[in-house]
Amino acid sequence: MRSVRGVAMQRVAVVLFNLGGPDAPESVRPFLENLFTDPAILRVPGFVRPWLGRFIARRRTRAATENYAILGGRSPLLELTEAQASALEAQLNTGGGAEYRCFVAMRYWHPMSDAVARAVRDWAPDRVLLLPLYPQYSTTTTGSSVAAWEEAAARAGLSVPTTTLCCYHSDPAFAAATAATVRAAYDGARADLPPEVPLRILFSAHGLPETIVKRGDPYQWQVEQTVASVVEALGIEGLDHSICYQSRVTPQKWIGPSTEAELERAAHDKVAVLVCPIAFVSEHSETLVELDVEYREEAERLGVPGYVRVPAQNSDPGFIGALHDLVRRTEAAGRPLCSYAGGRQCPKPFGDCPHARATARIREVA
Ligand SMILES: C=CC1=C(C)c2cc3[nH]c(cc4nc(cc5[nH]c(cc1n2)c(C)c5CCC(=O)O)C(CCC(=O)O)=C4C)c(C)c3C=C
Ligand SMILES: [Fe+2]
Ligand SMILES: [Fe+2]
Repeated sequence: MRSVRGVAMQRVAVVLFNLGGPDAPESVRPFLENLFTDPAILRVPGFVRPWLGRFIARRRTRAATENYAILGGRSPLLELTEAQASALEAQLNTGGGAEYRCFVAMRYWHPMSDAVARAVRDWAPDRVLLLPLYPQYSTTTTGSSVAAWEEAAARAGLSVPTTTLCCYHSDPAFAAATAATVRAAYDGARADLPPEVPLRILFSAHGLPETIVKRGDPYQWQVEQTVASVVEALGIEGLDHSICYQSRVTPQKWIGPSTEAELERAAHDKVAVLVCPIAFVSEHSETLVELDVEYREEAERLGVPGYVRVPAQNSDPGFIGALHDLVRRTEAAGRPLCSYAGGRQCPKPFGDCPHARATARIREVA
């Protein structure tokens, strides 16, 4: 605790989680190895995982390197996340009451949890708030990051009270900020299209293997809640919209419909599409390459009469404002805010909530 003009100021470390991405072409393979050897991603017995994970990573390296080459050989995710962290930190520190510092911890590429936990320990906060940049909880994203953080914090000897904000899929401020960016893109697309061409919004979320959802992962349900909240905030009468899932990376059955299938349906129905990434809050390869290059080309090939993409939130002031409110409300409540159980708050402390239990199951198979 610090004293400012004789007033005690608590120090709060806010740790923003994201997935991370390679910072150079030679980082692509080790980044993919980190990803595919994570027990939250590759759910096979521990003794085969290192071998199988490295095998899958090796097979994917070429295609992923080609994608990152389009972005200059690296992912922009770290810079964009650091910009989000700076904007949030500035806003949190205008409110008084406590001194906030935002840290960024990536799951599969640097800066990773061990280094960040040591930096947080050295700053000597009174408490820590874990803030995933995943609005919807999945065992593969938030669950995996929280598990990695807890282990890293223990190794770093960081033992201060820690609160985890497990999800904010239908938080009203988050939905309103998302709806505002969708509305601007929708109005722009509508103005550019001939009036007789209908427009459909495709809310495109990252996919998941179906088995993960069947084992209790709340992600798909939470994606549906986000879309319902955003559509309500948009308030466009008779809005044509659907949910679809992109970025399938393994041969298993993934949840659907796929974004490709929805493009085929749009071509068949002769409607233009406004594609809105709904589970990513930053631009990265899956928006800038998959949505902007691959699916756009596919839409043209199929004869979809128009293709426009809604930008990801990045440091949009409405989005940063929503994160700021979430942090402040979580601090005031002293427990995680989440609407997993249909309410506005997690019914139980994080250690007991359904998300934490799902995370514990990942550890069982690790
Ligand atoms: C089984 C594999 C994967 C699952 C499950 C998965 C879930 C998942 N991922 C995100 C968000 C991101 N994924 C990113 C990259 C990425 N993801 C996978 C695999 C799975 N993701 C791979 C192999 C990669 C690397 C890129 C590639 O090879 O295509 C990224 C960052 C990419 C960047 O450019 O920095 C994000 C962000 C979510 C939200 C999610 C499930 C809910
Ligand atoms: Fe992914
Ligand atoms: Fe929860």
